[in-house]
Amino acid sequence: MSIKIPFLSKQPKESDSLSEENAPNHVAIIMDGNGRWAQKRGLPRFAGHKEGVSTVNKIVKTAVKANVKVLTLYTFSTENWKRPKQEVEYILKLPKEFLHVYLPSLMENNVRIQTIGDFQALPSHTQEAVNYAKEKTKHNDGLILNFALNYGGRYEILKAVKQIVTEVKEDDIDMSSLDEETFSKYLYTTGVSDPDLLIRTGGECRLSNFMLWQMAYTEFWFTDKLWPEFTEETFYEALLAYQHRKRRYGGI
Ligand SMILES: CCc1cc(N2CCCCCC2)n2ncc(-c3ccc(F)cc3)c2n1
Repeated sequence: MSIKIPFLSKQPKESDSLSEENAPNHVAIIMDGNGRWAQKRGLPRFAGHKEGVSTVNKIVKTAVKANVKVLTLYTFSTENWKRPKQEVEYILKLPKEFLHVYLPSLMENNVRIQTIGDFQALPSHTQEAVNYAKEKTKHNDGLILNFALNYGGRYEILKAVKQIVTEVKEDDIDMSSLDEETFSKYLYTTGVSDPDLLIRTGGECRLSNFMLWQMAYTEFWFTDKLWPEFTEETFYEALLAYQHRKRRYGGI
């Protein structure tokens, strides 16, 4: 079944319509450009992050409509702690702000909230707000909205290796049983399929230590648009581009 894209003025060709079965199951987004959006307007950087929050809500709703099953958003990396203290404190209050405004809409849309990253290292006010939302949405079986919070790809892999070495030493697992599928169980993303499509806004074309193991076969789609400028139309553009890619998983 094809999904009507509200922005295509002319009647879409077959190849221009987003088919439900070809929609990416899991979309990951690096939401970059918030500070630059604010600076372009002579505003303080935190105004860009605030504007970025409303874009999150807009794109979550679009992902639900586009039949995406998992949406992972890179909201705070382990490297973000290096930013000015005031900016970090502001950003770490955004989950509470977002949930205060948008949790009712997430419930209406049957969205389940999950997180990946070193969650315990976040301030207690951030943890409390997110834990409340996880609890509130845990029975929802629609879109899985996965926030990468205090997340680092290399840290995640190293943490998994250390856990495996400990279990091998304690004879809890046998090295011969260790394959890619077993290794994946030691990552934050255990039980969640790898991203089919990565979208990065803000013009940079790099992974920035995001889901390094999981994105071995992910299609990448980059845009110069800054995250606050990212619209439902741009999201559909990325989904259509994905649909036109031929995925080989290393084959021919
Ligand atoms: C803690 C870092 C952070 C930054 C952030 N930004 C700043 C970075 C990118 C632009 C979007 C706005 N958002 N936006 C929503 C959340 C959020 C996180 C968890 C949750 F359960 C609900 C909402 C968020 N979290």
